[in-house]
Amino acid sequence: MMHLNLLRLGACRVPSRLMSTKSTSVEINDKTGVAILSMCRPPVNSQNVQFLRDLKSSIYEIENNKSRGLILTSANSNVFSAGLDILEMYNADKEQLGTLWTELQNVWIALYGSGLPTAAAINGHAPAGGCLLATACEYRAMLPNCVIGLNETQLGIIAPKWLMSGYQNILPQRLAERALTQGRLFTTEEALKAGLIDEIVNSKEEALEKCLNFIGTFAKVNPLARSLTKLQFRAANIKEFEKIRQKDVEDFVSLASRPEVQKVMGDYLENLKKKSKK
Ligand SMILES: CCCCC/C=C\C/C=C\C=C\CC(=O)SCCNC(=O)CCNC(=O)[C@H](O)C(C)(C)COP(=O)(O)OP(=O)(O)OC[C@H]1O[C@@H](n2cnc3c(N)ncnc32)[C@H](O)[C@@H]1OP(=O)(O)O
Repeated sequence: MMHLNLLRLGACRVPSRLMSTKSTSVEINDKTGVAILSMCRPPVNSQNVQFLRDLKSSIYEIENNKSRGLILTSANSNVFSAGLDILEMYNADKEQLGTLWTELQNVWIALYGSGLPTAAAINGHAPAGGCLLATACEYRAMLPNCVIGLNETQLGIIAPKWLMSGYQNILPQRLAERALTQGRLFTTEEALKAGLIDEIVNSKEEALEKCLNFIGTFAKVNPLARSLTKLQFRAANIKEFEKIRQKDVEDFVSLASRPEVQKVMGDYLENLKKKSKK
């Protein structure tokens, strides 16, 4: 209840500091010390190089400002994030592909490896890279009638191991293996049943409130002890990622630049465009 009041106050009277980049905005409530990081790259928060750089710098800014926690959400009405910007992968040269993948890695490690309590207020669809961001956080509240999941195999591509880490942290191995091999997109209701999200909420406000309450559960826990404990759980995945990160970029570039993969992207884009015109 106390957190709810603080959140309400945050909307009107409690002073808050604002920071923004071209495609993100950050509001830190001075009373709760919690930062709300909103992704705002219309129409679907697709992740291009600039967006990923903005996201990374906002995450580090929040971390360096000694905020008490980070809530990730979207400023768009029905999409949390549509994942990598396919327009930026289609017909791109190898250097552009390498830069895009490197920036995706950078954002993932910034969020997954953050010592702060992190929560995702998933106020819309979260396929692929959108799911990656949500599952890098420690807690998820999601609106009904949306989808979330790693659908890479449906697109004929493979999610590397680090990209699967969020799933592996959250889902039982058998379920994670099945969902990843199927490239399954879970509805909100299925995601709750599977344990991929923690709560279903009826509005973005309620999602933010649940996230704030989650972060509030650490109010009496020593922040350093909390952070080191969290990172001990994530250390093996992070270490493994650091070992392969350069090779992973090379593998991605080699896969994504293959003519048959470029053709899949072109067809996929065309279908998306046809669907959006209907
Ligand atoms: C595709 C092959 C990739 C091969 C790459 C090779 C290796 C990569 C290895 C792994 C990488 C994985 C990470 C990824 O993130 S790949 C991206 C996968 N993303 C998706 O599959 C999501 C696609 N989008 C949707 O399903 C829907 O848009 C969504 C449910 C998110 C929202 O639906 P809604 O009905 O609200 O909106 P739309 O009308 O569909 O879209 C509006 C507008 O936005 C464009 N758009 C949507 N998604 C993307 C995107 N990911 N990139 C670029 N543009 C996107 C869509 O085309 C519409 O544009 P316009 O017609 O209005 O101009």
